[in-house]
Amino acid sequence: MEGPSDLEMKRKQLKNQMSTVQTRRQQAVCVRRAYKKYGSKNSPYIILDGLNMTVPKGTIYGLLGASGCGKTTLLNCIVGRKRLNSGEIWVLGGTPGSRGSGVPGPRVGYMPQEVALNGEFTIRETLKYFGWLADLKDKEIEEKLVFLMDFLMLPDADRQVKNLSGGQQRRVSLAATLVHDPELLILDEPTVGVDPLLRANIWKHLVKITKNGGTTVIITTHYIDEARQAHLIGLMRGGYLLAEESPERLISQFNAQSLEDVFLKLSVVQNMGKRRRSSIAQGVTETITVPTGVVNEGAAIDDEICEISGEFGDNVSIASRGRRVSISPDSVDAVAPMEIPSDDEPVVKCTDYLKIVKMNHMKALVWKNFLWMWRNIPIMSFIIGLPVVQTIIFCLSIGHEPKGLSLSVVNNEIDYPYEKCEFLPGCNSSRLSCNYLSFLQNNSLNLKYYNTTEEAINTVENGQTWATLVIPANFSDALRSRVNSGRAAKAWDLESSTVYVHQDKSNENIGTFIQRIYTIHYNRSLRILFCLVNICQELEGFQ
Ligand SMILES: Nc1ncnc2c1ncn2[C@@H]1O[C@H](COP(=O)(O)OP(=O)(O)OP(=O)(O)O)[C@@H](O)[C@H]1O
Repeated sequence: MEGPSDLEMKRKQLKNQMSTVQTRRQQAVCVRRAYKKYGSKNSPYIILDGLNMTVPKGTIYGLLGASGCGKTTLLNCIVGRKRLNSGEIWVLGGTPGSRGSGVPGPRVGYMPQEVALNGEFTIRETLKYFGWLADLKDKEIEEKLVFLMDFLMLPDADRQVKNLSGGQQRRVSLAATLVHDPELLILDEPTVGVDPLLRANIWKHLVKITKNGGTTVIITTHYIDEARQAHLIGLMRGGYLLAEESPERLISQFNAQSLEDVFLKLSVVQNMGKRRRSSIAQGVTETITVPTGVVNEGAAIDDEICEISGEFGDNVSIASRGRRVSISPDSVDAVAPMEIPSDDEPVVKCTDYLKIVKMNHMKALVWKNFLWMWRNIPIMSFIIGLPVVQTIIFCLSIGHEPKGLSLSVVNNEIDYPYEKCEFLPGCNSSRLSCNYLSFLQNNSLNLKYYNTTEEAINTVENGQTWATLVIPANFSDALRSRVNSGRAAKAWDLESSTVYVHQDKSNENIGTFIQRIYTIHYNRSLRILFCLVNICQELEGFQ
């Protein structure tokens, strides 16, 4: 635990600090006039009601309060997971969620109350994932793993998180928060259900990492006693901080035995409705005088809301609007000059948008998803299989050529219905029209034969068939002659070898499809016939 001199230092710094925009941005966390409500406009449920909070850098800040008083909500606003309805928050000098603030990001480690880890991961994989997100090297992660496993008394690093007890899972969550040594650690009840020895170790570790001022810790706990090890505690009730002080000072100022007594006394006063600082903590606050040169005089006066942070009783109106606040001269040393982040928002260049995807994030996410898939093969098969099955069903049901379209045929080459129109191969086939029609039939067209052209055309007019094909009486002879004669084909041969078509074009798609089919197969028949004629002629010559 930190020595009393360190505590005294921080106490002075807190007590004497005058709040200006500049000083607020110097704090690890600074919340001003925070107002947060849930529910609708008509029935709002107010959680934070003008809350002020100041967490100096390098301190452990214990946030205490009854269950449901809004601690988690406040922490969520600090890490940028939730937004205030009104008020201001500065975290590490910036606004959470703003570009370049690093919040949320690797500058902050947040351990939520609920375990938010991937159950399929082992402890090692969990720390690796969070380490990669924070851009740590594998070697650094492995070293951290060894330390944290030992420090947090975790079981085998290769155990899956889902197979750990609730308490063990919470400790893995804490380890994930600690793995990258963030500047600001926000721990929401990290010691719940933890062995007293380990709890003491955790506090020891927190004290150690805050000692050099590099790390700040905000911790909520239901064990009020353990909060005595914090440098500062904030007692939260009814949307306000009733007090924000070091535990020893609170106890001594209230002449109480424990922090619980202090909390009780403050709660009683709050219930009496005496919220003004003067009436609540008259006996415990001091006269404060502004040190010349500590804060920019002009800035302090211009700053409309000058507040003293870390005081009792009134979250909103500790503010000294319009009046000079004085801080005792001995505080000059306490307010050490700090580097103030620039007021300007960083300029956003086009190339910055390309940096949205960071390689380490990408690596961690790809790996995480791969592991998840590997460990959930049934779910994965379903996720991958479902679109495949959908695609197959889609392709099977949609995208085919229409089938069973009816065509009426008048084939004057045959004596219908006494003669059947069949495919007759061979050189002397006198039924080339039947060969042609058989190609159409094979293409799933439904051919209906009629005796007269009128009859056939009527079926098209009545919507019973999509087209009528009329084949002339001397089709085969004329076609042969046409093929033999080539360009010198006679007009009679051309006319008699032409199939006449009467088509229903009311549906463009079907019309085009049928046209394509009968044209293609006519050409195909011609080509086959051409070959056949040549072969036949050669055969005749051979004989
Ligand atoms: N999303 C939400 N919608 C409505 N009410 C909410 C929501 N989140 C929290 N609350 C309510 O806000 C109040 C404060 O919740 P919060 O979780 O901040 O309390 P807490 O102090 O962290 O409690 P605990 O110590 O039990 O974790 C609770 O009454 C809770 O029911």
